[in-house]
Amino acid sequence: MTFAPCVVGVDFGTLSGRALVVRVSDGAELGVAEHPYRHAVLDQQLPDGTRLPPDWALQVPSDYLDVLRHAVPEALDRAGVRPEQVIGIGTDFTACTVLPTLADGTPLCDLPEFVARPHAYVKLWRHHAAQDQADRINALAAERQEAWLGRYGGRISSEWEFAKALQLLEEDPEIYRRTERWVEAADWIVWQLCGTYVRNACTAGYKGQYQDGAYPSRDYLAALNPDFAGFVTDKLDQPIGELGAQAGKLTAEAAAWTGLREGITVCVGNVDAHVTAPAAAAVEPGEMVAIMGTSTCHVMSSDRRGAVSGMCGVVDGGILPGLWGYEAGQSGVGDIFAWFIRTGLPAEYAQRAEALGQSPHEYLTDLAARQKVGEHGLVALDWHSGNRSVLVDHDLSGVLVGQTLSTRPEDIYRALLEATAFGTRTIIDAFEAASVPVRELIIAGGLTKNALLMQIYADVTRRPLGVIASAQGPALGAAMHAAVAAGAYPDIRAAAHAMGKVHRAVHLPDPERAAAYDRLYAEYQLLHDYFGRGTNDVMHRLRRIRAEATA
Ligand SMILES: Nc1ncnc2c1ncn2[C@@H]1O[C@H](COP(=O)(O)OP(=O)(O)O)[C@@H](O)[C@H]1O
Ligand SMILES: O=C(CO)[C@H](O)[C@H](O)COP(=O)(O)O
Repeated sequence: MTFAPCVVGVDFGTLSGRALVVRVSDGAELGVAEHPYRHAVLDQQLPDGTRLPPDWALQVPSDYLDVLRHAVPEALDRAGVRPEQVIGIGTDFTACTVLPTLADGTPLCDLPEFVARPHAYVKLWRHHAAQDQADRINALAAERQEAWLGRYGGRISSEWEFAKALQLLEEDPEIYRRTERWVEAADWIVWQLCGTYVRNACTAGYKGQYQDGAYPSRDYLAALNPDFAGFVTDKLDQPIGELGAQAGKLTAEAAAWTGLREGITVCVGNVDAHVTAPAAAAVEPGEMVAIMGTSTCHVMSSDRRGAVSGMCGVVDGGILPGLWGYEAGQSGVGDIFAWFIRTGLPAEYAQRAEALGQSPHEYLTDLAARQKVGEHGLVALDWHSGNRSVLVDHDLSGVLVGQTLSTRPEDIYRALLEATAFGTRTIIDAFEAASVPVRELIIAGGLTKNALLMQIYADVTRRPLGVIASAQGPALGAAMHAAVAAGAYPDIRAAAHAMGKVHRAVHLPDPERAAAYDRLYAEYQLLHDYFGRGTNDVMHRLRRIRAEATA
């Protein structure tokens, strides 16, 4: 039992939300609770059975409110913390996860007439069906030499706000017309908590092309599609809230959901990856944090503004005030390992894992750990969920080269682990090539528990890996921002010094293995450019063939 002031951080992930109660003075994590989303990810059909095309990924906004109703009170209970001790609540969300609402924040999918309309739902970050729109956004921006394009590594992703909104306009104009606000879920949840719609500076910058106080111009939008000209003014623009600022006070309704006191500070929304940097005490230039879970986000602050090819974006103060905040990422990492287990694990392996009391991941990891580098004779491309950085193309797909009749499941599993490490090395190389130095690599997220994977990343990147000393990095980061918003710390750096947690240099590279990986990485790079840079466009052609076959 503690009587010290506390804050609550709520992390809205891909499949569940996690609430964490944190002591303000030292970041001690007192209680945590998780609540899975009832509808998880809608990628096959809507709740009423309406079928979805390939590459769609939707969510149901009421699932987020259930997290507030269940996980927050449960975490408080587990922490043994009384509501009077809690001075603020902060949230972080996946992004770009975005929904169409009425002017009062009502999601369009909650209107009875739209329950069977896919475009009325939340488009999850990994909704990858707007690649055509992203391609046109990029081509037109390049042709017109739009200044903002360089801040996004030369290409914006189909995952971002404008691509998803243009897809909505072009595929369901009626829903587009009824959309009064196009809202990041990160801001929608804050709106539900405090009754005020404040657009957070992080998603506006990284996912909404908001740079130097402006969005892409009306002129440019009209050239994309005349009906899109008013998108920013009519549906998107909203006062921007700085990270770690107060968005408002907890309403009576939200107090009843959460068990917290009405009137406490509600922090401006933020993104799961970005809040994790201060949670891992990474507040100095060049400290890159890779948040490895379903996907990986690489976030880093720097005093230099560079043109990093294929990055997701660079935003002034996008992570920490006073520094350029960079984001890059891999859209599929844990998701790829999960896909292999779902589709490629023989029954006898599943039985042996169960008999040993291991998860299939743990079992395959143990088998894979017995191999020497290169022993499986395989190299893979990690594009099963497309490529976010550095190619920014979600129509790319996975590849595995070198299979024989002797190839075993653990060989493929290891090759997939390695492929994701090569993807991260490609990203680090792009930063260094743009003279934005990466001084240190710190890993956070659910995949830190896989020691083989961590060692592969240390060997492949030839860097000592630090590891965040919290199993709840994003929720801790959200709680820290709440502490700042509630006035407990002057800024997020001060909060990071007191509440952030990291173990430095936990996994060290082994020179012999690193040299062996250099040879495999060279093969990865060849395949990467061959399939990803236009030498062989087979992946795009296959998508077209699939689209025709399923039309
Ligand atoms: N031991 C493991 N080794 C590798 N991947 C794992 C392991 N356990 C779970 N995963 C993968 O980790 C991902 C979940 O990561 P997590 O950080 O918990 O979630 P999220 O990214 O949604 O916050 C899933 O894609 C799952 O397949
Ligand atoms: O792009 C993002 C942040 O900018 C997404 O939020 C992220 O990729 C999804 O995160 P997770 O893998 O933890 O569910």
